[in-house]
Amino acid sequence: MASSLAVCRPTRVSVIGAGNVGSTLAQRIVEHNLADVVLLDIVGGRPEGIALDLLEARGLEGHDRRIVGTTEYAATAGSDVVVITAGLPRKPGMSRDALTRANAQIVIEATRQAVAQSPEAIFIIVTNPLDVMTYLAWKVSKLPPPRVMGMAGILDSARFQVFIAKELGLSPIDIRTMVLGGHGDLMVPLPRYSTVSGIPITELMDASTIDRLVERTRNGGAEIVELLRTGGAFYAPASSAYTMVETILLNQPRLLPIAAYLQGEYGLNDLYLGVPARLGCGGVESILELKLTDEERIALHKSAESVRYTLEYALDLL
Ligand SMILES: NC(=O)c1ccc[n+]([C@@H]2O[C@H](COP(=O)([O-])OP(=O)(O)OC[C@H]3O[C@@H](n4cnc5c(N)ncnc54)[C@H](O)[C@@H]3O)[C@@H](O)[C@H]2O)c1
Ligand SMILES: O=C(O)C[C@H](O)C(=O)O
Repeated sequence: MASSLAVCRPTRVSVIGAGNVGSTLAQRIVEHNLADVVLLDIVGGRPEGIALDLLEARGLEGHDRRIVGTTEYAATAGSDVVVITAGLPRKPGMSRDALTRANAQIVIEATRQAVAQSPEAIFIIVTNPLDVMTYLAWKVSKLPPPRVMGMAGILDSARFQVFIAKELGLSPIDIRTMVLGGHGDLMVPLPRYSTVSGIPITELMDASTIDRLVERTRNGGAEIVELLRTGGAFYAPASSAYTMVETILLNQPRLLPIAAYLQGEYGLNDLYLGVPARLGCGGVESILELKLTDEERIALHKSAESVRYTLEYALDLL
């Protein structure tokens, strides 16, 4: 059949780090037919093998997306979105902050190399400690703040959503939750802004039940690290990062909790922290300042202080 061939530039997402989160995210992106993926890792053979495996499922899954596995940043050139998942996961008993020294070097190097190849890309950071790594990536990339953000609030909110659903014996579909603050033990789940079909959960559960679910949410990552013994959660984190990539590429846009750069919002400055933001094709298009009670504001500032403490340590390493 004769055809005149048009040259189309497919949408491209580069995923740096072909570990559990990175490879699951790559799978989500291609199997939703969202974009072509370049999967990069420092360990040769791993990204190539995963890419080939995913390609071999292409006919069965019925998608048309290409996936390339590589150790070379040149292959990531011209990406629309870059997601950084490279770095160590924590072990049982460890805090995320204990990963700072090792992961700072990895994230800084990955960001430098990726931004050189894709200066127009939007960057999503996944590596822990999340808020600190996102700040480092922003600093090193020299990109405007709206184009660098971190993934955590969507995951923490998704956990809170499912714990509420289980408690009430309902599907999570009608449940909407909001978790602010740093991605650590001091994160701030907001029951007042968490609803079932528009009804705040504070009207559906007593205070001690809510406190128990809030505590489980704060401990959600550690609960899985303890169960797995090696590595951490990756299915829900990959789904959360996928949600951000999809929102950006489809320019939906959506109001989602993400780690965004604060410049006075919530009384905080020069810090990446989890807040509700409008996410679209321009990246972080605006930050929503929720009305908080004194107690919620104090909790958010405590969480911010803890992020700033680790950030100062990380900046000293630069
Ligand atoms: N933000 C969140 O909510 C969230 C959720 C889950 C995991 N995480 C974090 O994401 C990171 C990855 O988690 P995982 O479970 O995928 O870990 P993993 O060990 O399965 O994968 C990490 C991958 O990074 C690669 N890597 C290491 N150094 C690299 C470098 N310099 N360049 C390129 N690749 C490199 C490793 O070879 C490995 O394949 C961890 O820091 C983890 O704590 C964050
Ligand atoms: O808990 C971890 O170390 C991984 C991740 O941050 C999570 O919340 O699952």
